[in-house]
Amino acid sequence: MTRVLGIEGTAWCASAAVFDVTGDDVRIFSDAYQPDSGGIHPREAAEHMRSAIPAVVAEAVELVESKHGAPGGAIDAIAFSRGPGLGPCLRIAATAARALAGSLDLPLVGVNHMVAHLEIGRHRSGFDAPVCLNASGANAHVLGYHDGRYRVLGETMDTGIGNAIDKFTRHVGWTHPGGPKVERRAKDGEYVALPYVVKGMDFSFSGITSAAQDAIDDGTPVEDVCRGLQETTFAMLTEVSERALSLTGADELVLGGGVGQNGRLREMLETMCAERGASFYAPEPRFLRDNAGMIAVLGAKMYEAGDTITIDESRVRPDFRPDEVPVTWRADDGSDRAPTGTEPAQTRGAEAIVDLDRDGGSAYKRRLSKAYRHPELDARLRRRRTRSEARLTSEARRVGVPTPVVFDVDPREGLLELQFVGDADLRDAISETRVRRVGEHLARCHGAGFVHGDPTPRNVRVRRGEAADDLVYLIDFGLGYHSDHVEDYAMDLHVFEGAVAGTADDPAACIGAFEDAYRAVGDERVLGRLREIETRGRYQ
Ligand SMILES: C[C@@H](O)[C@H](NC(=O)OP(=O)(O)OC[C@H]1O[C@@H](n2cnc3c(N)ncnc32)[C@H](O)[C@@H]1O)C(=O)O
Ligand SMILES: Nc1ncnc2c1ncn2[C@@H]1O[C@H](COP(=O)(O)OP(=O)(O)OP(=O)(O)O)[C@@H](O)[C@H]1O
Ligand SMILES: [Fe+2]
Repeated sequence: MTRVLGIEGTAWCASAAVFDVTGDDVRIFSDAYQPDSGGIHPREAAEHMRSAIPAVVAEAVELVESKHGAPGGAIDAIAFSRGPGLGPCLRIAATAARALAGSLDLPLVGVNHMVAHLEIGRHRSGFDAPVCLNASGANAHVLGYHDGRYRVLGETMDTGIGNAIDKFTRHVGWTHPGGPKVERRAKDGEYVALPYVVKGMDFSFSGITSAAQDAIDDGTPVEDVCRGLQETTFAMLTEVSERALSLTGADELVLGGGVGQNGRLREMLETMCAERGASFYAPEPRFLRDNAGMIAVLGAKMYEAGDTITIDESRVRPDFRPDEVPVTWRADDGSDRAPTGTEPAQTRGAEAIVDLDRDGGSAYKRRLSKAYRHPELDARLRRRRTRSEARLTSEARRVGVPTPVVFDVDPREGLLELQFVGDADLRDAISETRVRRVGEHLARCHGAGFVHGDPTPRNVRVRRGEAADDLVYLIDFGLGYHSDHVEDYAMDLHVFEGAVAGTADDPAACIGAFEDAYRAVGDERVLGRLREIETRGRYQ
């Protein structure tokens, strides 16, 4: 019978909670910092933490005392958020956790705040191996579990989703937080188009925020811009979640983070999951926004797994990434998707249904209309992507990259008839030699001035044969485009490596081989830029 007291203080929310494993009972005490104007000021947030943390912790301790007697005997461990977050805030919460653990002589558990956002959904839903979308203020990423870690399958290349919305509302002159206000006003608005930026499973918000601000300055009604902002950014998050489900073969999705309180985002995710026969779960709002309940719940799982730390090891981690956490509390349940045996006659990706006529030598790809996104955005994306796919599939073949021949294309209907190629997806037949070919192929595309846009191991087909006949095809150029920017080329490599890291059994060797092959054919500067990209997407 475990009972854990959790403390949260990464930025704006000072919170303490008590979690009783028996009865699955979570009691949360929170005190939010509300800036008078502008966004979150780190110094003010820390001042708020200093006064609010002792008070919420005292409330949690009193609750335990009133129900169970002396807290030292009634609590098993003290869990706290180690990061990511604002350094000064994190240190105040950690100091309180250490002091309490010391005075009650209890073990300490250091929790990753982003993993807590995810685990609370897994815990409350009872799902086994979900993909998780974290949509919070400072972050936005999709995570999947593989080989003892939560892998970042895709993430924002600049700001978190909440920060992107809050930045827009500051421009309009609204007080923090902006998210709920945008949600309210969007209900009366007409959709306006804003830039839609998805690269593989990564995405970016900064261009959208600027375009939304420009639209306001140009006199577009604010409720219309709010609607466009929600329709665009949430469709992106829903799309990358669907890509992650498709890539990992998972059929469960959970939502985490403060922006998850938004009804439109939840509706889109629910619709997307229903369309592909997956299950969706969003915890109730008190577990979505920052709260110590999720820290206490994950803290209890970690404590029961023996995953505690000493005071000396308990320093805070402002840049703590979810994939740095060894997952000690999950049995390795073989929930990773097993490779499929024979290939079916019809397969479903994230965007399309593909009818495979092996004997006739054709693959019929139908880009589906997605009920979750606004019809105008939907039509635009399907048309544009079908057209790009036809054009770039052929262009790639002209520069020596094996791709299917395009037999027919109908952008309006989102239809393509392609040559049937390969006998397996790279995902199910990954090897260093084949990954090397992918590196060379991408270098050739980049040399010819275009990117693939979504080079995951599901978008590479393999024809297995003797070493010399082994052929590696690139397919699905729908997110590709012409560009002469090193940044865009490097993003292709980043997308491929992220997907390999999240799904392959020996990712390091594959990634090494991939980069060597790319270097041999392509431009060294692209690899330099890749290193730089890898340090982005961090909490700031
Ligand atoms: C590291 C940690 O400090 C950080 N916390 C954080 O971002 O707080 P969170 O509670 O998860 O999310 C707050 C964000 O959630 C947005 N938000 C709240 N209600 C919303 C709504 N109804 N629609 C859209 N956004 C909403 C707010 O505008 C704000 O940007 C994080 O989890 O990234
Ligand atoms: N020309 C082809 N030859 C053989 N198989 C194909 C071909 N095109 C598609 N497939 C199969 O269909 C699957 C889905 O195709 P594709 O990736 O084009 O669809 P999608 O919906 O865009 O997928 P995602 O967006 O998830 O990558 C591929 O992973 C592959 O197994
Ligand atoms: Fe959070």
